[in-house]
This record gives sequence, C-alpha cells and structure tokens, in this order.
Amino acid sequence: MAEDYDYDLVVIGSGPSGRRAAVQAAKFGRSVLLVDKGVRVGGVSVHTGTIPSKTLRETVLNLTGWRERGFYGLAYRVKKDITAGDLRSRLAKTLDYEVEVLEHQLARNRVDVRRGLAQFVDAHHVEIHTEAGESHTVSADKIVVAVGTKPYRPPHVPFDESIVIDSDGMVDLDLLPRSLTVVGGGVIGIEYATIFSALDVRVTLVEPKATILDFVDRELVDDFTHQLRDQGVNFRLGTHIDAIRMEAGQPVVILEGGRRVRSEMLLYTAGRVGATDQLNLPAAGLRADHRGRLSVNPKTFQTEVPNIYATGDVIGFPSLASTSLEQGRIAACHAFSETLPHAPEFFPYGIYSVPEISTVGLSEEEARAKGIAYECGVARFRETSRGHIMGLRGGMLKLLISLQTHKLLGVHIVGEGATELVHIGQAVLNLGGKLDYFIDATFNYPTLAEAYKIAALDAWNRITPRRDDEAEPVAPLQSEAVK
Ligand SMILES: Cc1cc2nc3c(=O)[nH]c(=O)nc-3n(C[C@H](O)[C@H](O)[C@H](O)COP(=O)(O)OP(=O)(O)OC[C@H]3O[C@@H](n4cnc5c(N)ncnc54)[C@H](O)[C@@H]3O)c2cc1C
Ligand SMILES: NC(=O)c1ccc[n+]([C@@H]2O[C@H](COP(=O)([O-])OP(=O)(O)OC[C@H]3O[C@@H](n4cnc5c(N)ncnc54)[C@H](O)[C@@H]3O)[C@@H](O)[C@H]2O)c1
Repeated sequence: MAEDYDYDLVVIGSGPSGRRAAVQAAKFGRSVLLVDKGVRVGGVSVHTGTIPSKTLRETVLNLTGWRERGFYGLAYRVKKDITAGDLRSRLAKTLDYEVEVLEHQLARNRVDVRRGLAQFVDAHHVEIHTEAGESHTVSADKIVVAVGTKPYRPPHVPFDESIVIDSDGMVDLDLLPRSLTVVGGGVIGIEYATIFSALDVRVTLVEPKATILDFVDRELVDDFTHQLRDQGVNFRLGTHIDAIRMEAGQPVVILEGGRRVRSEMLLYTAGRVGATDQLNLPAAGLRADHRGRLSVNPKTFQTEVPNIYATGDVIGFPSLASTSLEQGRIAACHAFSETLPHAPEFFPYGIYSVPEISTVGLSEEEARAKGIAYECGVARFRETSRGHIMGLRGGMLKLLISLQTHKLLGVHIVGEGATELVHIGQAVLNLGGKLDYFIDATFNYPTLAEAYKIAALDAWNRITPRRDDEAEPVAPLQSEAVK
C-alpha cells in the first residue's frame, strides 16, 4: 500500500459481492474497510432480497403443508389460519442468524466495518456520513463499489408501504391479503406471485410482454405456466397498463382497453435501478447509465477509473447473489495482483417459485439460434420412485444433448428440488461430460436425481438409429430406470 492511504481497500456495500471482496482482500493480508449504510451488514441479499424471499417461501410451504397435498388433498393444511406474524417470526430468526454468521466472518478476517452512507470525494477518498450527522473521510489505494440496486418506483404508482408495495415491503407485511395483483412478471414478480398463490391468495400477474421468463427453455415455461393456471393464478400478459389508482381503499390496475384488476394488495416488481445516486460518482470520474448501473471490464471488474472496481447488481446482468460473490472475489484478486480464479463457462439460474425452476447451459431456443444439432431427453418426476414416495404430480427434467458429440448442452428442471438437482448437470456440463455419464453412473435409489438417468435414456433412445423392424433399442447398461 502507498503509505499515505488509510486502507488498502475500501468496499462500499456489504452485500454478497462487497463482503466477498472484503474477506478475500483481508485473506491476502490487506487492510480493509467495509462501509454500509444499512443498520446491519448483509445487503439487499440478506435484508430484503434473496434470503427473505426464500425464507418466506419455505415458511409458506411448511405451514400450508403444500408439499403433502399430493397425498392428503388440496384442503390439507398444517396450520389453519396463517398470519403475517407467522411469516415474520421465522423471517426474523433466519435473518438474525445470517447476520450473526456474516459479522463473525468479517471479525474473524479482521475487516473493519463502519455504518454510514459513502460518497466519493475523489478516486481515492470516500466520505462516510453517519446517521448521527457526523462525517469523516477515509482514503484507500483500491475501492470496490458494491452498492447493489433498489426497486424501480415510478412516480405514478401510489406506493403507501402497506397495500401498494415493492419487494422491500414484503419483509414488513402486517396483513395477508385475500387477493394480490403483481405488476411485472420478472423473477421477483413470479416468485412472489406463486408463493402467495400457495397461500391460497387470489393472484393476478400483469406483465406488458406477451411472455414470461424469456431466458428459460420454452417447454419448461409452458409446463410451469400450465401448473400455475391450474393452481388458479390469473395471467394478464401482453397488456399495457394505463394507470394504477386507489379506489375505495383498494389498488386498481387499469389495463389498455379499459379492463380493471382490483385486489386487496398490489406488489410492484417492474425491475430495479442501481443504487448509485448518492455516491457522487463524478467526483471519482465515474458515470452511471440511465438505470444507475456502472460498466466494467467483465474479466477484471475494473471501471474506467483503474483503481475503482464495481461488482454485483450495480453492474447489471446477471444480478444474482451467486454470481455477485464470485465477482467480488475476482475483483479483490485483480486489485492485489493475485492469480485470477478461473470461472467455469456455465452458471446455474434458480427461480424459487412454487414450483421451482432451475436451468444451466443452452435452452432449445439458444441451441437452434447457434445452429447446433441437438436431441432432448425428458423425465417426469412421477416416473421416479422418490417422486411416488413424495406424492409429486408435477416436475420434469430435460437434457439437451449435442447430436454430433453427445456432449451435454443444457439441463432444465421444473419441480421440487430443481435448484439443488441442477448442480449435477452443471458439473457434467462444465467438465465437458457426455450422455453416457448419466447412463453409466449409479445413482442413489430412490432419488429425484434418477430423473437424470431416465432423461438420458430417453435421449439415447431418440438418438440411436434403429430400423423399422427392430424393437426399441436397449440401454447400454442395466438400469432400473429404463424408459
Ligand atoms: C426479492 C429478491 C429476491 C432475490 N432472490 C435471489 C435468489 O434467490 N438467488 C440469487 O442468486 N439472487 C437473488 N436476488 C438477487 C440478489 O439479492 C442480488 O444479486 C445480490 O444481493 C447483489 O449483491 P450486491 O453485492 O450487488 O449487493 P446488495 O445485496 O445489493 O447490497 C448492496 C449494499 O450496499 C449498500 N449501499 C448502497 N449504497 C451505499 C452507499 N452509498 N454507502 C454505503 N452503503 C451503500 C446497501 O445498504 C446494501 O446493503 C434477489 C433479489 C431480490 C430483490
Ligand atoms: N431466484 C433468483 O435468482 C432471483 C430472484 C429474484 C430476483 N433476482 C434478480 O433480481 C433482478 C430484478 O428482478 P425483477 O423481477 O425486479 O426485474 P426484471 O427486470 O427481471 O423483471 C421486471 C419485469 O417487469 C416488467 N416491466 C417493466 N416495466 C414495466 C411496467 N412499467 N409495468 C409493468 N411491468 C413492467 C418487465 O417486462 C419484466 O418482465 C433480476 O435481474 C434477477 O436476476 C433473482
């Protein structure tokens, strides 16, 4: 470190990318200060985003007995009258524990932590404003901007933090509505729409585009939307919104053509903007785009000012806690001239809706666009013994296999455990594995993971040429799971 700096590294923002950058730099023996304006460390991920939404989902599935309804019927409930208090109490315990673990990790690694709003003075100096009205300036050789995003809140939406809310409002719910309109069918909107639907709340999803989850394989999205319609979710897709108003104490969405959607509560999830507005970026020689995002070198996460890095949601796609963690690590390695970790080509995407979706690698649409000849293999969870034991009705796993090389191209899963199961496919994909891996490998029995073998055999049956007078080709090895 040049002697006149207070720290080797100052990190602004204690979400996944900021804290990972801070801990990684500390492990290199660097002096690190982590600044966050929030009451406790953890960022959007811990306090309003990933962890709260996943905790709410888990609480809802447990209290409603949703996972057992395949056996005991739609009327089955673990707890009869579920209240907002039930949801909040489990949330508070989970978040407390998460923060405790993070605080311990930062302390163990000797990362200094200060609470306050950080603003650039220049490219090496940051002023920290505390809630008590004090401010002081710190200097650093390197700075990581990991300030994340906040919900997009256009002025025409009558937010009142009680019945017209954004996703931040989900952590402070006072009452569970009987009906909910979700405006914006991105990942956040879809996750909350399905969680509330599992709570037997009447949900309407309004999305201006004609399709949802465009980055997910279409066959999966079709299966998913079919399940949601069956569950009673109303879709208003491809509809422009003329206005959102309060009428007689209830939010009403007025759609193009005059149709109205009235509900007890409205959740507005039409995207997020980078939280850069209070950073005084020009002082450091930086500028954000119209959505408040910073641009970086995608390999090193350096901004156009070489000693300043930006990581996490503030740089845009893919805006995931999982990828943010890795970005923070890479930025710290680059900043202190350590070997850059090799990032595998494919990372998974997990959508914690009810049912879950998870996907890694190419979708059918992407394979076609790239001109890659492929075949698919599909397994339904109801074909596995574990699926029978669990009483699963829905759930499918789909493999995309290259016709030329038999290499795995993509894995797409909808249903129970999808976000865990996908990692088997991810490992095979990133290691360049082929169809025969799934056919030859022995899987625990009974498991949902056997769906990989069933889907692989399905693909193998389709790929293997046979004459008309031949019977179905037999799988290369003995398996319980022959299609
Ligand atoms: C509802 C919801 C659900 C999500 N679910 C998932 C999921 O299931 N899986 C997944 O991988 N991702 C999920 N995400 C995305 C995930 O939360 C983000 O990708 C991740 O939090 C981004 O991390 P980050 O490092 O950019 O920092 P963030 O977590 O965004 O935190 C930024 C921090 O910076 C602080 N800050 C901002 N400005 C300043 C300033 N000027 N001075 C000091 N501090 C400042 C803020 O207080 C905040 O603590 C979800 C997001 C939301 C909103
Ligand atoms: N499980 C996960 O990994 C997970 C979960 C939640 C969020 N996230 C991340 O958070 C980010 C933000 O999610 P998001 O859902 O807020 O944003 P998004 O950008 O994914 O979706 C916003 C949706 O709102 C629609 N929209 C835009 N303007 C609108 C308007 N004026 N009126 C109505 N609808 C409008 C868009 O067409 C889009 O479908 C995502 O990029 C995602 O990566 C990830």
